[in-house]
Amino acid sequence: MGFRVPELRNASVRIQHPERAAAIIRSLKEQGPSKLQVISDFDMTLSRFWCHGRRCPTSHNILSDSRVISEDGRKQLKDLLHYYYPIEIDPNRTPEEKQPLMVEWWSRVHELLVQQNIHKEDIAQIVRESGVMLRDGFKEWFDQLHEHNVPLFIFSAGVGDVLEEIIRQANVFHANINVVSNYMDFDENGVLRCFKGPLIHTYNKNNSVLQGTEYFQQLSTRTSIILLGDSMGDLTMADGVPNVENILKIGFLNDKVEERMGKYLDAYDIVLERDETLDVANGILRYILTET
Ligand SMILES: Nc1ccn([C@@H]2O[C@H](COP(=O)(O)O)[C@@H](O)[C@H]2O)c(=O)n1
Repeated sequence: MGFRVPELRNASVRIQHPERAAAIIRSLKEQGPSKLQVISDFDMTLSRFWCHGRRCPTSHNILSDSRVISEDGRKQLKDLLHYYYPIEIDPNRTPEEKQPLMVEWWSRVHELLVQQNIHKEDIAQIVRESGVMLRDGFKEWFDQLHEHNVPLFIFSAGVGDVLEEIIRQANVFHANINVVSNYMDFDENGVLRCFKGPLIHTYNKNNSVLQGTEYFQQLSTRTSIILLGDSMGDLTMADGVPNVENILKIGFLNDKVEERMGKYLDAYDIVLERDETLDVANGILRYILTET
């Protein structure tokens, strides 16, 4: 497969069952773009993990590190991050054990954010000042999908208003994109008053939070899937898709690489180790979408 998708020979690529991965990619090509849909996580998957020599902010961190948050608020939000993030990525705890703790983390953060007098009209400037970056190759990724009418579903436990703004500022918020995420609810003065439900956290990214959207039902003829994620929780993002025939799971392993590699290799068809680019995903997509 390396000669058809040269990016699969990149140093970051780890594959436990190369023949299986190659067979899935071949089937995706055979089925063609009209059968394809892409389901992707956002933070640390479409956005970078490292930028400018430091951790890239998640959509939550963009808000919590911003100038609109009080010093005390920033400290409390940072304390919560330092307490809960190691739990989120702990390879020795099951998703079931983590679930209530993730609900606790997200709920406490959202409560704190609501106390901070955040204005809707400030979001664009907050994003501009944040230093957030999409992964290298993002433009080709978003543009290829758009040009070939392949639907891109962004399923994020981050903050929808913030991630939409990031994509908008990068000029790639095309019409083929649908986002499900945690959205802010603003009062008549444009001040954040709560988050709209249902709450989405790392370990409930599945059909349970998509009730009523009918998104996957409308795309029921699109039985080929490329799934992009960076956590074990992202693996369930396609659970609501009916009639899946081929699914290629690509996982970005950004942090605690040695401890987590085994589990990622078992779960993802392709694991990208500390890779800040979308080069491999672009290479696979180019191969699937070109007529040869
Ligand atoms: N208060 C929080 C809560 C979560 N995060 C991180 O956000 C990411 C979740 O969003 P996805 O787009 O990846 O679904 C995840 O990486 C959490 O670590 C945060 O930074 N602050």
